[in-house]
Amino acid sequence: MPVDAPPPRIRSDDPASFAASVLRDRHPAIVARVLADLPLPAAARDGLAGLLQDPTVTPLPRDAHDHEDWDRWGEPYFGQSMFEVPFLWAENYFYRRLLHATGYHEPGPWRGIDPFGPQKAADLPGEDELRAVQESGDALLHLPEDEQASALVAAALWGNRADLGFQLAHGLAQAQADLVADDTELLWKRLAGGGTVCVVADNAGRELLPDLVLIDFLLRAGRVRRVELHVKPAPYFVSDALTADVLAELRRFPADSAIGRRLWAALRAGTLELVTDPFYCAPLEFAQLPAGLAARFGAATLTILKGDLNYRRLVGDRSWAPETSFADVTGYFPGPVAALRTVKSDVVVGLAAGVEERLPASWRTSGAFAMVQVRG
Ligand SMILES: O=P(O)(O)OC[C@H]1O[C@](O)(CO)[C@@H](O)[C@@H]1O
Repeated sequence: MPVDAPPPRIRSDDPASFAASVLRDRHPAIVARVLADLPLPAAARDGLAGLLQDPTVTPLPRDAHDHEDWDRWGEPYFGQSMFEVPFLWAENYFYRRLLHATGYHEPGPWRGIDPFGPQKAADLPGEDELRAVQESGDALLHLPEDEQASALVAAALWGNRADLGFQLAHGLAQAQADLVADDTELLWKRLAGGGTVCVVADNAGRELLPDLVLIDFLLRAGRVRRVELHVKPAPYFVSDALTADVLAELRRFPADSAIGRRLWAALRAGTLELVTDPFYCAPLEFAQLPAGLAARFGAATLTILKGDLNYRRLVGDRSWAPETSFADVTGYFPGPVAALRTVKSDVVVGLAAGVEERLPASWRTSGAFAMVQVRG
């Protein structure tokens, strides 16, 4: 059933809201970290300071390569405070301004330097972790199918909280207990049949590792023929994965690691393809997909969207009643879609009646709960 009267978009104008806390507290901390991590020149430091001093939404400077796009996207919001415009839009705008301040897109010595690079480098898995993952990946092949499914999905879901050793003991049981919506079985059924699966990545580092393990497993076990791994075209929301981050992670695998070698070979062979698109750093939702991405998702057996941000962009960053049907709000998506999301913001759909009442007050933003939702 189509959702014809969606609730309002979330804004940050209530000082007590999570959205306001992100703009007010988290953004200055992000800027401070960038300033501490990189010896940026004075003009860049001033640009970053200006971004925090004045929350007014203004057009991008005329030398920004994409200022015409932002003129269009920002037209309804110019002159307003970032706290008054939709939260998701304001966050996108913040990251775009931050990249302009550090000169990421502009010609010059700082072009292409990831302002979050030092943070991402610190989160790359170590050799011991990668060896453990290699062993667990091999062991997985010999487990019953339902255990393979729950271990791989739980690891991909929980990222660095997951037990990457895939030990099906305490870690996994806890991970399952904290799932507030669980379509793992349906997800696993869809991850078969030999077609193409699109994985829209979220964070690099320890969260990307289980995504790579899942991809390797699906290809190795012959459950799918091809995987597209969609990454961001530019640094975004601090930890989001770029092509460079995927390569850095693959290079981390020890030379004798079979997983690392298989993934490298799959990239060469095209059974694993890296995909990116400007859409991924635009202040838009998946309902506004460009034709190229819509065609890819339409042709895929399944698209898996990882993380909270992709979830917000999938269902719409709105104050939905939590029991609103996931299938209804994602009905526009061009093909079967799954969301694997640790809940880190206020947006929720697809909850069974009565579930929310049993959860702690802060459950939507504590990062302690997760959802696996599928529209097949
Ligand atoms: O890395 P994830 O799971 O996409 O989470 C990003 C989340 O972090 C925030 O930017 C701020 O906490 C949220 O607004 C956003 O949804």
